[in-house]
Amino acid sequence: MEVSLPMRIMSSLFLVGLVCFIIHLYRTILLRSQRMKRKLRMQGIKGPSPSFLYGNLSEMQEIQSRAMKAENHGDIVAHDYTSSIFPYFEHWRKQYGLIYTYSTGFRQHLYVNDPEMVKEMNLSLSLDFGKPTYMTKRLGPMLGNGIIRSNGHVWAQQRKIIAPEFFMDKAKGMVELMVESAQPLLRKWEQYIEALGGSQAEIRVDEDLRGLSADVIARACFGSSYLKGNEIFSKLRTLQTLITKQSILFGITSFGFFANKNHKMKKSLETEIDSLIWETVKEREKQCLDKRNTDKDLMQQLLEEALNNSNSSNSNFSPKRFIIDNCKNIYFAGHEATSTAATWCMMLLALYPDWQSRIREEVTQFCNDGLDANSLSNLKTALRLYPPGAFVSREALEQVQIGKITVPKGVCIWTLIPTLHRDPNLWGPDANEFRPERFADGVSKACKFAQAYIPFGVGTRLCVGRNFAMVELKVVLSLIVSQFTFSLSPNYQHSPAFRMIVEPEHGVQILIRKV
Ligand code: HEM
Repeated sequence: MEVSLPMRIMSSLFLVGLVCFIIHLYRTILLRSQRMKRKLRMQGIKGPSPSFLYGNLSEMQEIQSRAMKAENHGDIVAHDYTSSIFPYFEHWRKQYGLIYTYSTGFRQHLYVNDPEMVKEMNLSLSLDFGKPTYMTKRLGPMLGNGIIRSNGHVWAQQRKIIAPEFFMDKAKGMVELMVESAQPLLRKWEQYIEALGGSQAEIRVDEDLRGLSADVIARACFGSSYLKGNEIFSKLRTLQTLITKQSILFGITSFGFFANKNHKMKKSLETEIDSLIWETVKEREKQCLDKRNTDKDLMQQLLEEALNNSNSSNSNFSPKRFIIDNCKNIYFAGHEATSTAATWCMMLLALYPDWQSRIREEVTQFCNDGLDANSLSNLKTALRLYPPGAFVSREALEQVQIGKITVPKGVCIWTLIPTLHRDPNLWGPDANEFRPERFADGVSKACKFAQAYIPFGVGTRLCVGRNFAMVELKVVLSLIVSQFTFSLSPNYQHSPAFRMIVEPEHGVQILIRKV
């Protein structure tokens, strides 16, 4: 059959277009990734050999599935969980040392667990050293372009508004509110025990602690109670589960029917959460108009800042998005990590009951200033062995200098917090053990390198809520320990799992009694 001239021209144009597209892809993606790799290798940084299209992805998956098969189910509580959750990082660390490079597809990564380099990262003030965009892109439905995800000047502006709300004096001013929020949980546990004849009850603590942290953050920052914020929190949690079903770290995009369904569910949850937050904001706005209300909380600060900026010349600024996104960020960051830290701490205290007695004695002795009870140094230990945030992640948004390494633009940097926290070269041969007394004279005496203790991250992106979280943890744990004694339930299954933070997959069950 004769092909017409216009058809022939069309197909030739199509072919030329396709070839140009492939050349463009080759030049921008493949060559760029090879350039990054070369620049790192020229500085003596080694790493596993990547395959052409997938980099080291298939090796990562292979190491992961080998580790899952080899998991030791007999060992009830093995504190070192990095080798089961992130086995590929451990595997390569043994082979290539504390700094190495690897790739996922055309993306180049730099693993950095050298304390000297972590110190350098801590010192870097550059706005070009931001959060990895490919990873935060997936968190978009959950966090919008708020403080956790954003980079550059947008991030700096948000940080300036939010950080002062969590300074130590503000956090200490929240103690009364935290004590009030804890009362329903304490009563609930007491009622459980009474209902079972008054001696002992089995309780799953993680859900209750999550509810408590949510109440604290909702009341402290947004002037609303947990009941009101309950829907927002539970929808955020569902969204978090959906997002972490896909591997954030591997950076693979899934396709097909399930991916599409997943995408639709995420979109509809995002819309629901946004409108729920906007309703809360509108209510708050009415209260703001009341001039007698002088005690401003975070939401009021955000509202004022949004109003100020809406009059500015920046046409890209949307006051509504600014408020909603940052509320979502604080709702999420403010309660998930704190309640998970409290849960791990309860697990460790249940395992080491003598530390419960020590805290109880000190809280009674210094009841006027229970917040400073020394025995609560086990909190530091819990955050050392079970830091809810598993890693510090950064991307070189432009070429940056970190210590002696020049990091090319586009490279993502990963520092594994739990690995640094359990390095025997820094903490001694008992690095994996629960020994809170090592913190008796501070972090600098507990570890050869104080910068190696980083449960709240490093540098300019250090957690804004760290003071708030520490005060809350001390208040809540002091209250629980002064009223109850507890041990681990035989139903407890040790199961650290990564879902944006490292949490117990099957919860923490304890056997609890009144003191
Ligand atoms: C024990 C509890 C907590 C832990 C372990 C924790 C840990 C972390 C970590 C590891 C980071 C990343 C830092 C980095 O990339 O260098 C972070 C960031 C952040 N955290 Fe927390 N956090 C906790 C509680 C809180 C609370 C209570 C709030 C708010 C009320 C909060 C708000 C934030 C925010 C907004 C960021 C992003 C900061 C930025 O990028 O500028 N966190 N947190």
